[in-house]
Amino acid sequence: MKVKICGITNLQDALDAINSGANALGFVFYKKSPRYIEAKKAKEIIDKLPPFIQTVGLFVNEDETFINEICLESKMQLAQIIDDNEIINYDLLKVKYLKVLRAKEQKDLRNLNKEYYLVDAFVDSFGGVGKRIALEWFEDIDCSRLILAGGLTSANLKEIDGFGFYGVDVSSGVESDIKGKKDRAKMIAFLKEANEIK
Ligand SMILES: O=C(O)c1ccccc1NCC(=O)[C@H](O)[C@H](O)COP(=O)(O)O
Repeated sequence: MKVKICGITNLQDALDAINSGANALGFVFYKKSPRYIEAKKAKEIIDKLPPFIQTVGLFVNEDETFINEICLESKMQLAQIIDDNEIINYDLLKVKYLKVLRAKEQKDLRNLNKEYYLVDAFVDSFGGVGKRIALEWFEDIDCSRLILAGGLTSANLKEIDGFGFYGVDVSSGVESDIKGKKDRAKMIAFLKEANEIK
């Protein structure tokens, strides 16, 4: 199962995440987030990363021009997109993308099609607050193209075993007491659990 650690704000956390076994690193380009990072700083981190790690920029209700500019400037490989108002013309994006479905209730999962999606719990602040989605909602769903997010920790990750999720995304569950600063031991514990899951 693939693991993305979201909310990277500094090089040390990025390297610790990679050394723990993470496949992807998330950078939050949403100014109101405590994990917000400027494109220039994200680029400085990305320039120092080893190969074979995917970099993911998170965008909240931005347009194609903004997403293209920030991804180009920061060298982001994938745009993770919250587009509540459905304003984006995806044909105009110059970067590969992953749509976020913020699920409020089980019926929201009916909107999934054959694309890959990151499915996160609906919260007013858009993400990174540790709110979980009820796992029963996924019982009759093909999860092989879904990346599950929301409230995952090394202590509860076992619960998703058997669902067949493509991957998971975690932010606050591997953070220190300071928002935006990751905890190395929590990342190691999370990846150890993730490696056991099917
Ligand atoms: O992390 C943030 O601060 C954030 C802010 C605004 C929109 C999304 C945000 N995070 C998105 C993510 O992909 C998180 O990893 C996801 O919501 C899971 O977070 P957590 O429940 O803390 O593991």
